[in-house]
Amino acid sequence: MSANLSPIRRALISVSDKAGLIDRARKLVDMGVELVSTGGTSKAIADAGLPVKDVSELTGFPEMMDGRVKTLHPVVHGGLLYRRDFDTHVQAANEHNIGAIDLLYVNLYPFEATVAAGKGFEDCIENIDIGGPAMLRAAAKNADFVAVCTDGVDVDKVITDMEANNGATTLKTRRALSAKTYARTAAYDAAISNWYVAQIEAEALADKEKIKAPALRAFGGQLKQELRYGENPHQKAAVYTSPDSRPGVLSAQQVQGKELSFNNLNDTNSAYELVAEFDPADRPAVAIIKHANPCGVAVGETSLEAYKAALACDPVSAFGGIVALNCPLDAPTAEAITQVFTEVVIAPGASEEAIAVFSKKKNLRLLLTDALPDPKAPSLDFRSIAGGMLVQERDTGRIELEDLKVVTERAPTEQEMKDMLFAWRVAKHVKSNCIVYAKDDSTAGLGMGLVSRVDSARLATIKAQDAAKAAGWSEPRTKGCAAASEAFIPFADGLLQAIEAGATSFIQPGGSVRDEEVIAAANKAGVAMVFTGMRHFKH
Ligand SMILES: NC(=O)c1ncn([C@@H]2O[C@H](COP(=O)(O)O)[C@@H](O)[C@H]2O)c1NC=O
Repeated sequence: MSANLSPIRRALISVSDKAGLIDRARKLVDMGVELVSTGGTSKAIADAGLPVKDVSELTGFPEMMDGRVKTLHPVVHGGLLYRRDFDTHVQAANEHNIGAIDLLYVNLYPFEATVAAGKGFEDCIENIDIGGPAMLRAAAKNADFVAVCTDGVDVDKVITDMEANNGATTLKTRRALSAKTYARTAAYDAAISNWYVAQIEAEALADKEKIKAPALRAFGGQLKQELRYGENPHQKAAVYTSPDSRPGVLSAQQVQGKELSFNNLNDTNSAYELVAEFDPADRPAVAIIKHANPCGVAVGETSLEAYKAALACDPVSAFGGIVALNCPLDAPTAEAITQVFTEVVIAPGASEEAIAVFSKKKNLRLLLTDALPDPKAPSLDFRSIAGGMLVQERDTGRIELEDLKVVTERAPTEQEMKDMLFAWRVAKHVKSNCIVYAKDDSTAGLGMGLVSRVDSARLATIKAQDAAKAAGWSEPRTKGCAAASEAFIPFADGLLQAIEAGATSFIQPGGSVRDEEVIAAANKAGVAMVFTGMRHFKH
């Protein structure tokens, strides 16, 4: 037998999630492996009629303190950690009656799922596994001799290896399993640490104390899928899920269509976050996204009406876009979407008829979720920069009608107020600098991602003119529209451009040193302006 092969004679199995346990345990027993297990696992294996030794027989201690202490014993950790090729280690093992454990299979207490289920503090604490990670880390350190498994897929790999190697595993397999194990325990601890930070921050907030950034931040993720490539074909990429239970593109069920690409995932995420700003209990909303920016957003009496209005804003850019709905997809909307080349559609559900309509377009990806993401739910936003990572709270800021402060001589009409708030909701999701023109529950022109705000206003104007031409309208929909700027306008020029396009109301955060100048320009043109007092930069 090669030096790289290590036979498996004894396995310790301790699993919270017992799915698939018995089949795997049986295969190991059939290959002559002796099983040792903790309470619940041992009972499940014994109940299936398989031979198993309880770990307390090894340790000489019962499981105690509500399971907080089961496997934390030198006979377990020694069995996992001793080097079989060091005389002193072998001697110590013999002296203290420590038998080798060659295979460890542990899946941990479901801490992440407990948090996701919204359980209370004590429940979450009790679901922090101590003995499991301790054993996993010990076994992973001794990869020269021990195979370590954190899930059933790992056990299957080990069994395949054993079948090919006369009951032994290869060093290559064991090292790969060790690398995976340390990522698992790191991700587990990251989830615990981040949950703890969130608890502390909530308490600080309640006590009106300053929230301090934690001195150390841990991040963990579970590979969901290797992607064909990244933003460009020469970039390798993969997508990982994090314990954050926010519904969206990663929790969605893909009903049909090709594999999602890196850009699809990113753009679909943007689309769904945007459309979720609109309460489905109010009316259906549809957003069409290209390159993570909207090219049309609308609310309608039906989702078909909303889709048509969103499409009318920029039908050229909608080609190859992502469509997001805040309500289940119905057949008439599905029919309309199939008339335009669309990459992805995401919605909180779909009717059978709508699914049947899409089935004729095999490449169109349809993603369905159980719920919309909550725009107000707190979570974190990460961005990598050279040498580190920027971490911020997700932008949960939300302005309601009563938050708006009228700063001009003319107060907005009720319709202008509605249009401004609609434009503001969209502007939050448009790359800065942005200007959004909106009228009658739909965008009329969008200017995004430009280095000058006045240029964004110009672009939005041109887009509105192009849309009018494409639709054969006598004038662009910017006549009498509301304009939104996601950050304050530093000079009157951006406002004047919007007024030239036909805007009669303007919404912006305010707070520029030249606010007075800008307000005076609005007054001169008879434009109504409101301040939100909140900015939505998106870089
Ligand atoms: N305390 C310990 O010594 C300990 N040793 C193993 N566990 C965990 O106990 C669970 C299995 O328990 P049971 O076999 O009783 O269903 C596994 O998720 C394992 O990771 C422990 N539990 C918590 O730390």
